[in-house]
Amino acid sequence: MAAVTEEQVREALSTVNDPEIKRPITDLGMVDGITIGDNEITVRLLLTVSGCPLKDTLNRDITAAVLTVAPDVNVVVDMGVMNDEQRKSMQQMLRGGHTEREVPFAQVGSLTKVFAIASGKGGVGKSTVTVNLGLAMANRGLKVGIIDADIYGHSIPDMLGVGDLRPTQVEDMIMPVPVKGMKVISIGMLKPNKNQVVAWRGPMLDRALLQMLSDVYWGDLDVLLLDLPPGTGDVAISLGQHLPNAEVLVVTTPQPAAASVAERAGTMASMMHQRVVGIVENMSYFQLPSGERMEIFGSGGAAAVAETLTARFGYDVPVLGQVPLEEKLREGGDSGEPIIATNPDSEAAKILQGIADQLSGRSRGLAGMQLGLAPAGRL
Ligand SMILES: Nc1ncnc2c1ncn2[C@@H]1O[C@H](COP(=O)(O)OP(=O)(O)OP(=O)(O)O)[C@@H](O)[C@H]1O
Repeated sequence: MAAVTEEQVREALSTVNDPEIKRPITDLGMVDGITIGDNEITVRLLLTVSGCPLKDTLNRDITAAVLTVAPDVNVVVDMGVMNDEQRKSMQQMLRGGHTEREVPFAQVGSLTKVFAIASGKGGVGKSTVTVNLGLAMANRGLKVGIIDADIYGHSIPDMLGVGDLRPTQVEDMIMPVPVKGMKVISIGMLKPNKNQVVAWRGPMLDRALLQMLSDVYWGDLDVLLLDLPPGTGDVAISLGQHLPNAEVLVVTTPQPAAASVAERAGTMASMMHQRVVGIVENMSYFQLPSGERMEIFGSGGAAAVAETLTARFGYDVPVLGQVPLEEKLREGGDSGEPIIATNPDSEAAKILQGIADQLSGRSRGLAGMQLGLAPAGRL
């Protein structure tokens, strides 16, 4: 017999994380048995799904872990697949013991800051701002999740270079796609085929949003960013119902016409009892080689929205930054490599980084937010 106990091997295996769920395989109930022979240790491993694409990683990590406590043995990893019951109990464990689906970010005591990125009209750069803010926060060491809830233009996966990836599903729990240190799920990944055109009305959209909030295993997140569809439609209403504690970031261009519809997106958030955390002005100017700034879309849009919303809500709604038009920002979106990663010293990247710092550095304010209190006697 190898001079090692089963407890020691189990202890060593507790250092191996499932590559997708990022929790120890011992906690997940994946280690079904350990057999210690003369020169051989066999670990029976239950995969969450058959054909698990990360079998090789698990095999390698388990072998390495066992060799730390029994350096001279032959390690055999015998792989099976969880049955329905085992998968259900793992799912329940991941949901923190809850059998019912619930939105973890809406629970009292949730430490995740939720920011919904909204705009009045399309094409103003909402998704570009979302991926770059996410990456800027992840680079600062925060655990970031992104939900692409933009039903009409779910461009987040392409902007991060994972447009063709599909999430793994365990029972009815979905594993978000890991990318550049973040976790991402897109409404496009929930459709049978990402190019399929869907004509979803309110209830379908609500179900899709709820699925991304509660059926996706997010683990502990510091920040969750939601890229909303433009306008004040069904998704914004659903979000307000499921996540009244979300804070809303409004993206606009400097154009007066864009600014007046952006104002409506902000007002909508407030009607849903969400706080508007600030305004990002995108495509603010184009810097000529001479240093002169060309204001292609005019000027003053974000300042006007900020002033109106501040007066309307009675708390400060600041302009958090003005992002210039930059070719590299657009190229980054097209190539799946955001500018924060490729050109961190560019003006646009620095401003986006500054906005990310303002958002991640602040503690949650209560003004404008629903506190979940009901008058006595009406509970
Ligand atoms: N500051 C900028 N400089 C240059 N190009 C930009 C800038 N901001 C966004 N873009 C480009 O403009 C286009 C629209 O941006 P994006 O898709 O982020 O907008 P959106 O508001 O999310 O649009 P949608 O309405 O589809 O959700 C993209 O091609 C993007 O790369």
